[in-house]
Amino acid sequence: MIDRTGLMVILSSPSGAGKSTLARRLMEWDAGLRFSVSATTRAPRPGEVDGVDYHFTSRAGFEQMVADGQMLEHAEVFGNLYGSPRGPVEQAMLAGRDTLFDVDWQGGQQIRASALGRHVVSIFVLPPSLPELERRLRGRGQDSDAVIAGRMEKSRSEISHWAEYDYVLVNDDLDETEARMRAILTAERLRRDRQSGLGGFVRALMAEEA
Ligand SMILES: Nc1nc2c(ncn2[C@@H]2O[C@H](COP(=O)(O)OP(=O)(O)O)[C@@H](O)[C@H]2O)c(=O)[nH]1
Ligand SMILES: Nc1ncnc2c1ncn2[C@@H]1O[C@H](COP(=O)(O)OP(=O)(O)O)[C@@H](O)[C@H]1O
Repeated sequence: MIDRTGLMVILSSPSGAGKSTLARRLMEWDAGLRFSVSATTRAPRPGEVDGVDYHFTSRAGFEQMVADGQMLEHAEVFGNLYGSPRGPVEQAMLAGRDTLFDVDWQGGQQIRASALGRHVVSIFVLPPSLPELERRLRGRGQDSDAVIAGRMEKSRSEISHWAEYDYVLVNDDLDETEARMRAILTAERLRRDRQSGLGGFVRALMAEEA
């Protein structure tokens, strides 16, 4: 009845603040939400599955995809290339399916710029403190000391972009942050329907016999 277009949900944070965990939980809550599986030149971490967590790609393969116009956005982060493949996003948008992007601030800016009137909502996740951010990176147990030091060093520059986002959440208690994200998604879907999908429904309603 409602002719909706897909919502684009941008999720960013400094590395280790909890984006991937929150994204996973949101997708378990709502199977209708589609995760944009990025391509990356970074090596897989133990347990990461190609095609599910990322499309793991060579640098040459990645650059070819960019040259062919297959990337909606792309950026270099921590010395590796990351990008969001365009095709699946466009299909999801046409089908009225919402897409969640786990991207850095550069990706966030490019997605907003390419949105062409589509409904975009952006969420930035902050850690409760920098020592806690480091504890989480270490607790994840998947990166070397050097990689963790590099991510901590970059955290301030990622955080400096917080004001570009519609919502900013301090991820102290995970359940509470997830609940807030669900609330944001629910409210933004209603705003999207208000803007793009309700016209036909209201016309039909007005044309009904009382
Ligand atoms: N611009 C952009 N950034 C991405 C993309 N995929 C992941 N990232 C970002 O790259 C950074 C590093 O991601 P990752 O290597 O998975 O490390 P993690 O954030 O510590 O789990 C994070 O800030 C991600 O949000 C993408 O497709 N485009
Ligand atoms: N609110 C939280 N409280 C405590 N630990 C958390 C919280 N959110 C995430 N974590 C943990 O912190 C680590 C980093 O989270 P992750 O989702 O991998 O971050 P990101 O994707 O932003 O790099 C993981 O071990 C995760 O279980």
